[in-house]
Amino acid sequence: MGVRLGAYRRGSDVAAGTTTGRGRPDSLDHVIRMTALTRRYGRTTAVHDLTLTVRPGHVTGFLGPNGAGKSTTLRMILGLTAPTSGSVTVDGVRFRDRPRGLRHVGALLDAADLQGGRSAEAHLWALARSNGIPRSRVDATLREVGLAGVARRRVAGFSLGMRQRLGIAAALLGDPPVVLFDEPFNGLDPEGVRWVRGLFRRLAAEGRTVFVSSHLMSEMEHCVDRLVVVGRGRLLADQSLAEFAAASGQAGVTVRTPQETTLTALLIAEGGAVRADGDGTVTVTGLDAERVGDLAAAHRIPVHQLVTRTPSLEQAFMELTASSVEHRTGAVTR
Ligand SMILES: Nc1ncnc2c1ncn2[C@@H]1O[C@H](COP(=O)(O)OP(=O)(O)OP(=O)(O)O)[C@@H](O)[C@H]1O
Repeated sequence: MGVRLGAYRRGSDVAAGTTTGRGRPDSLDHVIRMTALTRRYGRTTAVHDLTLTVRPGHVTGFLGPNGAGKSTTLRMILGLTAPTSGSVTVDGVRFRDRPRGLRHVGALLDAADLQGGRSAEAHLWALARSNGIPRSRVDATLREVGLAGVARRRVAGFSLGMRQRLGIAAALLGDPPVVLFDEPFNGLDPEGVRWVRGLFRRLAAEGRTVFVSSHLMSEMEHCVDRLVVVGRGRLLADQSLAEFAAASGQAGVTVRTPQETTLTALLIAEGGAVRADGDGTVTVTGLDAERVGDLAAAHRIPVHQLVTRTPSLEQAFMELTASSVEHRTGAVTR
Protein backbone atom coordinates (compact mmCIF):
# COMPACT_ATOMS: atom_id res chain seq x y z
CA MET A 1 0.00 0.00 0.00
CA GLY A 2 1.00 3.63 -0.07
CA VAL A 3 2.10 3.50 -3.72
CA ARG A 4 1.07 6.60 -5.59
CA LEU A 5 -1.24 6.17 -8.49
CA GLY A 6 -0.05 6.97 -11.98
CA ALA A 7 0.97 10.32 -13.31
CA TYR A 8 -2.56 11.65 -13.22
CA ARG A 9 -2.75 14.99 -11.44
CA ARG A 10 -4.86 18.08 -11.71
CA GLY A 11 -4.29 21.69 -10.79
CA SER A 12 -4.92 22.59 -7.17
CA ASP A 13 -7.56 25.06 -8.34
CA VAL A 14 -9.68 22.08 -9.33
CA ALA A 15 -9.16 20.29 -6.06
CA ALA A 16 -10.31 23.43 -4.30
CA GLY A 17 -13.49 23.26 -6.34
CA THR A 18 -13.16 26.68 -7.93
CA THR A 19 -13.28 25.50 -11.53
CA THR A 20 -14.40 22.42 -13.34
CA GLY A 21 -11.19 21.75 -15.23
CA ARG A 22 -7.92 23.18 -16.47
CA GLY A 23 -8.84 26.69 -15.44
CA ARG A 24 -11.87 26.89 -17.76
CA PRO A 25 -14.92 27.41 -15.59
CA ASP A 26 -17.30 26.15 -18.30
CA SER A 27 -15.22 23.07 -19.07
CA LEU A 28 -16.81 19.63 -19.07
CA ASP A 29 -13.48 18.01 -18.15
CA HIS A 30 -14.15 14.98 -15.98
CA VAL A 31 -17.67 16.14 -15.28
CA ILE A 32 -20.46 13.55 -15.17
CA ARG A 33 -23.57 15.18 -16.53
CA MET A 34 -27.01 13.61 -16.38
CA THR A 35 -29.89 15.31 -18.14
CA ALA A 36 -33.45 14.15 -17.48
CA LEU A 37 -32.01 10.65 -17.15
CA THR A 38 -34.78 8.07 -16.89
CA ARG A 39 -34.89 4.28 -16.86
CA ARG A 40 -38.05 2.25 -16.63
CA TYR A 41 -38.42 -1.50 -16.16
CA GLY A 42 -42.03 -2.30 -17.00
CA ARG A 43 -44.09 -0.41 -14.46
CA THR A 44 -41.08 0.37 -12.24
CA THR A 45 -39.31 3.65 -12.83
CA ALA A 46 -35.85 2.87 -11.46
CA VAL A 47 -34.47 6.33 -12.31
CA HIS A 48 -36.82 9.25 -12.79
CA ASP A 49 -35.86 12.44 -14.64
CA LEU A 50 -32.46 12.78 -12.96
CA THR A 51 -30.63 15.98 -13.83
CA LEU A 52 -27.32 16.17 -12.04
CA THR A 53 -23.73 17.28 -12.44
CA VAL A 54 -20.91 15.51 -10.59
CA ARG A 55 -17.69 17.51 -10.57
CA PRO A 56 -14.00 16.74 -10.10
CA GLY A 57 -12.07 17.50 -6.94
CA HIS A 58 -14.79 16.17 -4.63
CA VAL A 59 -15.91 12.90 -3.17
CA THR A 60 -19.62 12.90 -4.00
CA GLY A 61 -21.73 10.45 -2.03
CA PHE A 62 -24.66 8.92 -3.90
CA LEU A 63 -27.09 7.91 -1.19
CA GLY A 64 -30.46 6.29 -1.15
CA PRO A 65 -32.28 3.33 0.40
CA ASN A 66 -32.33 -0.07 -1.30
CA GLY A 67 -33.98 0.12 -4.69
CA ALA A 68 -33.55 3.91 -4.99
CA GLY A 69 -31.94 3.57 -8.42
CA LYS A 70 -28.27 4.03 -7.57
CA SER A 71 -26.91 0.96 -9.35
CA THR A 72 -29.09 1.62 -12.38
CA THR A 73 -27.72 5.18 -12.56
CA LEU A 74 -24.11 3.99 -12.31
CA ARG A 75 -24.77 1.37 -14.98
CA MET A 76 -26.18 4.05 -17.27
CA ILE A 77 -23.09 6.22 -16.76
CA LEU A 78 -21.03 3.22 -17.91
CA GLY A 79 -23.28 2.43 -20.87
CA LEU A 80 -24.18 -0.99 -19.40
CA THR A 81 -27.86 -0.07 -19.18
CA ALA A 82 -29.51 2.09 -21.80
CA PRO A 83 -31.62 5.05 -20.61
CA THR A 84 -35.30 4.93 -21.51
CA SER A 85 -34.94 8.68 -22.08
CA GLY A 86 -32.53 11.47 -21.22
CA SER A 87 -28.77 11.25 -21.41
CA VAL A 88 -25.58 10.92 -19.42
CA THR A 89 -22.09 11.95 -20.50
CA VAL A 90 -18.59 12.04 -19.02
CA ASP A 91 -16.40 14.83 -20.42
CA GLY A 92 -19.32 15.58 -22.74
CA VAL A 93 -19.09 12.13 -24.38
CA ARG A 94 -21.20 9.01 -23.85
CA PHE A 95 -19.03 6.37 -22.20
CA ARG A 96 -19.86 3.71 -24.78
CA ASP A 97 -18.54 5.98 -27.53
CA ARG A 98 -15.06 5.77 -26.03
CA PRO A 99 -12.62 3.05 -26.90
CA ARG A 100 -10.35 2.05 -24.00
CA GLY A 101 -12.97 3.21 -21.52
CA LEU A 102 -11.06 2.26 -18.38
CA ARG A 103 -8.61 5.07 -19.03
CA HIS A 104 -11.47 7.54 -18.68
CA VAL A 105 -13.78 6.02 -16.10
CA GLY A 106 -12.88 3.33 -13.58
CA ALA A 107 -15.65 1.54 -11.75
CA LEU A 108 -16.33 -0.96 -9.01
CA LEU A 109 -19.84 -2.27 -9.57
CA ASP A 110 -20.24 -5.78 -8.20
CA ALA A 111 -17.21 -7.22 -6.44
CA ALA A 112 -18.81 -10.68 -6.41
CA ASP A 113 -18.89 -10.70 -10.21
CA LEU A 114 -15.42 -12.18 -10.81
CA GLN A 115 -14.19 -15.28 -12.62
CA GLY A 116 -13.10 -17.37 -9.66
CA GLY A 117 -10.69 -19.54 -11.66
CA ARG A 118 -8.38 -16.64 -12.43
CA SER A 119 -5.71 -15.16 -10.22
CA ALA A 120 -6.00 -11.50 -9.14
CA GLU A 121 -3.08 -10.68 -11.41
CA ALA A 122 -4.61 -12.47 -14.43
CA HIS A 123 -7.92 -10.70 -13.86
CA LEU A 124 -6.23 -7.30 -14.00
CA TRP A 125 -3.97 -8.27 -16.90
CA ALA A 126 -7.01 -9.18 -18.99
CA LEU A 127 -8.60 -5.81 -18.25
CA ALA A 128 -5.34 -3.97 -18.93
CA ARG A 129 -4.87 -5.70 -22.29
CA SER A 130 -8.33 -4.89 -23.58
CA ASN A 131 -8.01 -1.26 -22.55
CA GLY A 132 -4.48 -0.53 -23.79
CA ILE A 133 -3.14 -0.12 -20.27
CA PRO A 134 0.54 -0.98 -19.58
CA ARG A 135 1.21 -4.12 -17.50
CA SER A 136 3.16 -2.07 -14.98
CA ARG A 137 -0.16 -0.68 -13.79
CA VAL A 138 -1.26 -4.16 -12.70
CA ASP A 139 1.55 -4.43 -10.15
CA ALA A 140 1.12 -0.82 -9.05
CA THR A 141 -2.60 -1.18 -8.39
CA LEU A 142 -2.21 -4.54 -6.64
CA ARG A 143 0.27 -2.86 -4.29
CA GLU A 144 -2.01 0.12 -3.93
CA VAL A 145 -4.92 -2.01 -2.67
CA GLY A 146 -2.76 -4.28 -0.48
CA LEU A 147 -3.12 -7.44 -2.61
CA ALA A 148 0.45 -7.73 -3.93
CA GLY A 149 1.09 -10.69 -1.61
CA VAL A 150 -1.82 -12.70 -3.06
CA ALA A 151 -1.49 -11.60 -6.71
CA ARG A 152 -1.13 -15.19 -7.96
CA ARG A 153 -3.87 -16.70 -5.82
CA ARG A 154 -7.13 -17.71 -7.42
CA VAL A 155 -9.91 -15.26 -6.83
CA ALA A 156 -12.24 -18.15 -5.87
CA GLY A 157 -10.51 -18.28 -2.47
CA PHE A 158 -10.81 -14.54 -1.82
CA SER A 159 -12.93 -13.16 1.03
CA LEU A 160 -15.55 -10.51 0.21
CA GLY A 161 -13.15 -7.86 1.53
CA MET A 162 -10.36 -9.07 -0.78
CA ARG A 163 -12.78 -9.07 -3.71
CA GLN A 164 -13.73 -5.49 -2.88
CA ARG A 165 -10.04 -4.56 -2.92
CA LEU A 166 -9.55 -6.31 -6.27
CA GLY A 167 -12.59 -4.47 -7.65
CA ILE A 168 -11.07 -1.19 -6.46
CA ALA A 169 -7.76 -2.16 -8.14
CA ALA A 170 -9.64 -2.71 -11.40
CA ALA A 171 -11.28 0.71 -11.07
CA LEU A 172 -7.88 2.37 -10.58
CA LEU A 173 -6.08 0.35 -13.25
CA GLY A 174 -6.37 2.89 -16.07
CA ASP A 175 -5.40 5.80 -13.79
CA PRO A 176 -8.76 7.34 -14.74
CA PRO A 177 -9.84 10.90 -13.93
CA VAL A 178 -13.34 9.67 -13.06
CA VAL A 179 -14.06 6.80 -10.64
CA LEU A 180 -17.38 5.23 -9.67
CA PHE A 181 -17.85 2.90 -6.72
CA ASP A 182 -21.07 1.02 -5.96
CA GLU A 183 -21.30 0.13 -2.25
CA PRO A 184 -17.48 -0.08 -1.87
CA PHE A 185 -17.58 -0.65 1.89
CA ASN A 186 -19.40 -4.00 1.65
CA GLY A 187 -17.42 -6.73 3.34
CA LEU A 188 -14.57 -4.51 4.51
CA ASP A 189 -13.29 -4.68 8.08
CA PRO A 190 -12.76 -1.41 10.03
CA GLU A 191 -9.17 -1.10 8.78
CA GLY A 192 -10.40 -1.60 5.22
CA VAL A 193 -13.12 1.01 5.67
CA ARG A 194 -10.57 3.51 6.97
CA TRP A 195 -8.26 2.78 4.04
CA VAL A 196 -11.03 3.21 1.47
CA ARG A 197 -12.09 6.52 3.00
CA GLY A 198 -8.51 7.79 2.83
CA LEU A 199 -8.17 6.54 -0.75
CA PHE A 200 -11.32 8.40 -1.85
CA ARG A 201 -10.16 11.62 -0.26
CA ARG A 202 -6.78 11.30 -1.94
CA LEU A 203 -8.31 10.57 -5.35
CA ALA A 204 -10.46 13.70 -5.02
CA ALA A 205 -7.51 15.80 -3.83
CA GLU A 206 -5.70 14.72 -7.01
CA GLY A 207 -8.54 16.39 -8.92
CA ARG A 208 -10.48 13.28 -9.89
CA THR A 209 -14.22 12.93 -9.92
CA VAL A 210 -15.13 10.41 -7.22
CA PHE A 211 -18.77 9.20 -7.16
CA VAL A 212 -19.58 6.66 -4.44
CA SER A 213 -22.92 4.97 -3.79
CA SER A 214 -24.10 3.72 -0.43
CA HIS A 215 -27.34 3.15 1.41
CA LEU A 216 -25.72 4.09 4.75
CA MET A 217 -25.06 7.66 5.80
CA SER A 218 -22.70 6.39 8.51
CA GLU A 219 -20.34 5.11 5.79
CA MET A 220 -20.48 8.33 3.86
CA GLU A 221 -20.38 11.15 6.35
CA HIS A 222 -16.68 10.67 7.09
CA CYS A 223 -15.40 10.81 3.54
CA VAL A 224 -17.69 12.83 1.27
CA ASP A 225 -17.86 16.55 0.74
CA ARG A 226 -20.95 16.49 -1.44
CA LEU A 227 -24.13 14.46 -1.16
CA VAL A 228 -26.63 13.41 -3.78
CA VAL A 229 -29.65 11.70 -2.21
CA VAL A 230 -32.17 9.72 -4.25
CA GLY A 231 -35.35 7.90 -3.31
CA ARG A 232 -37.49 5.80 -5.65
CA GLY A 233 -35.42 7.07 -8.56
CA ARG A 234 -35.98 10.75 -7.82
CA LEU A 235 -33.45 13.36 -6.76
CA LEU A 236 -34.10 14.39 -3.14
CA ALA A 237 -30.98 16.43 -2.35
CA ASP A 238 -27.84 17.65 -4.13
CA GLN A 239 -25.70 19.73 -1.80
CA SER A 240 -22.50 19.93 0.20
CA LEU A 241 -22.29 17.88 3.38
CA ALA A 242 -22.21 21.15 5.35
CA GLU A 243 -25.39 22.36 3.64
CA PHE A 244 -27.07 19.02 4.28
CA ALA A 245 -26.09 19.20 7.97
CA ALA A 246 -27.32 22.80 8.25
CA ALA A 247 -30.65 21.85 6.66
CA SER A 248 -30.97 18.82 8.94
CA GLY A 249 -32.90 20.69 11.57
CA GLN A 250 -31.68 22.91 14.33
CA ALA A 251 -29.10 21.83 16.80
CA GLY A 252 -30.66 21.74 20.23
CA VAL A 253 -29.34 22.36 23.73
CA THR A 254 -30.19 19.89 26.46
CA VAL A 255 -30.26 21.32 29.96
CA ARG A 256 -30.97 19.61 33.29
CA THR A 257 -31.98 21.66 36.29
CA PRO A 258 -33.87 21.20 39.58
CA GLN A 259 -35.82 24.39 38.69
CA GLU A 260 -37.26 23.26 35.39
CA THR A 261 -40.44 25.34 35.50
CA THR A 262 -38.67 28.60 36.25
CA LEU A 263 -35.95 28.06 33.67
CA THR A 264 -38.49 27.00 31.02
CA ALA A 265 -40.41 30.25 31.49
CA LEU A 266 -37.21 32.29 31.18
CA LEU A 267 -36.09 30.42 28.06
CA ILE A 268 -39.45 30.96 26.35
CA ALA A 269 -39.41 34.66 27.28
CA GLU A 270 -35.96 34.81 25.68
CA GLY A 271 -37.33 33.42 22.38
CA GLY A 272 -36.37 29.74 22.77
CA ALA A 273 -38.62 26.77 22.04
CA VAL A 274 -38.59 24.30 24.90
CA ARG A 275 -39.51 20.62 25.03
CA ALA A 276 -39.74 18.80 28.37
CA ASP A 277 -37.86 15.47 28.29
CA GLY A 278 -38.67 14.44 31.91
CA ASP A 279 -36.50 14.22 35.05
CA GLY A 280 -35.81 17.96 35.04
CA THR A 281 -34.34 17.83 31.55
CA VAL A 282 -35.48 20.08 28.71
CA THR A 283 -34.31 20.50 25.12
CA VAL A 284 -34.10 24.06 23.88
CA THR A 285 -33.95 25.20 20.28
CA GLY A 286 -33.41 28.75 19.07
CA LEU A 287 -30.85 29.61 21.78
CA ASP A 288 -27.27 28.39 22.01
CA ALA A 289 -25.70 26.74 25.07
CA GLU A 290 -23.88 29.93 26.08
CA ARG A 291 -27.13 31.92 26.16
CA VAL A 292 -28.93 29.19 28.09
CA GLY A 293 -26.09 28.94 30.63
CA ASP A 294 -25.84 32.74 31.03
CA LEU A 295 -29.58 33.04 31.51
CA ALA A 296 -29.59 30.38 34.23
CA ALA A 297 -26.58 31.99 35.96
CA ALA A 298 -28.17 35.46 35.84
CA HIS A 299 -31.21 34.08 37.70
CA ARG A 300 -29.14 31.89 40.06
CA ILE A 301 -30.73 28.71 38.69
CA PRO A 302 -28.53 25.65 39.24
CA VAL A 303 -27.66 23.74 36.07
CA HIS A 304 -26.54 20.12 36.40
CA GLN A 305 -26.03 19.42 32.72
CA LEU A 306 -25.70 21.57 29.60
CA VAL A 307 -25.06 19.82 26.27
CA THR A 308 -25.22 20.99 22.68
CA ARG A 309 -26.82 18.33 20.48
CA THR A 310 -25.70 18.42 16.87
CA PRO A 311 -28.23 17.13 14.36
CA SER A 312 -27.68 13.53 13.33
CA LEU A 313 -26.99 13.18 9.61
CA GLU A 314 -28.25 9.60 9.78
CA GLN A 315 -31.55 10.79 11.23
CA ALA A 316 -31.83 13.54 8.61
CA PHE A 317 -31.13 11.05 5.83
CA MET A 318 -33.75 8.64 7.15
CA GLU A 319 -36.33 11.41 7.40
CA LEU A 320 -35.54 12.63 3.89
CA THR A 321 -35.91 9.16 2.41
CA ALA A 322 -38.62 7.78 4.72
CA SER A 323 -41.34 7.86 2.09
CA SER A 324 -39.00 6.19 -0.44
CA VAL A 325 -38.09 3.09 1.53
CA GLU A 326 -39.23 0.01 -0.40
CA HIS A 327 -39.41 -2.53 2.41
CA ARG A 328 -39.67 -1.88 6.10
CA THR A 329 -38.73 -4.30 8.82
CA GLY A 330 -40.98 -4.16 11.87
CA ALA A 331 -41.45 -0.77 13.48
CA VAL A 332 -40.49 2.40 11.71
CA THR A 333 -37.17 3.51 13.17
CA ARG A 334 -37.85 7.18 13.63
N1 LIG B 1 -32.79 -5.44 -14.62
C1 LIG B 1 -33.86 -5.05 -13.92
N2 LIG B 1 -35.10 -5.53 -14.21
C2 LIG B 1 -36.18 -5.12 -13.51
N3 LIG B 1 -36.14 -4.23 -12.50
C3 LIG B 1 -34.95 -3.72 -12.16
C4 LIG B 1 -33.75 -4.10 -12.86
N4 LIG B 1 -32.71 -3.43 -12.30
C5 LIG B 1 -33.23 -2.67 -11.31
N5 LIG B 1 -34.56 -2.86 -11.24
C6 LIG B 1 -35.48 -2.18 -10.27
O1 LIG B 1 -35.20 -0.80 -10.31
C7 LIG B 1 -35.22 -0.25 -8.99
C8 LIG B 1 -33.88 0.39 -8.71
O2 LIG B 1 -32.90 -0.64 -8.55
P1 LIG B 1 -31.35 -0.32 -8.28
O3 LIG B 1 -30.66 -1.64 -8.17
O4 LIG B 1 -30.87 0.63 -9.29
O5 LIG B 1 -31.41 0.40 -6.87
P2 LIG B 1 -30.23 0.65 -5.83
O6 LIG B 1 -30.47 2.01 -5.27
O7 LIG B 1 -28.92 0.37 -6.43
O8 LIG B 1 -30.58 -0.42 -4.71
P3 LIG B 1 -29.61 -1.36 -3.83
O9 LIG B 1 -29.03 -0.48 -2.77
O10 LIG B 1 -30.59 -2.35 -3.27
O11 LIG B 1 -28.62 -1.97 -4.76
C9 LIG B 1 -35.60 -1.36 -8.07
O12 LIG B 1 -36.99 -1.32 -7.84
C10 LIG B 1 -35.21 -2.61 -8.84
O13 LIG B 1 -36.02 -3.69 -8.47
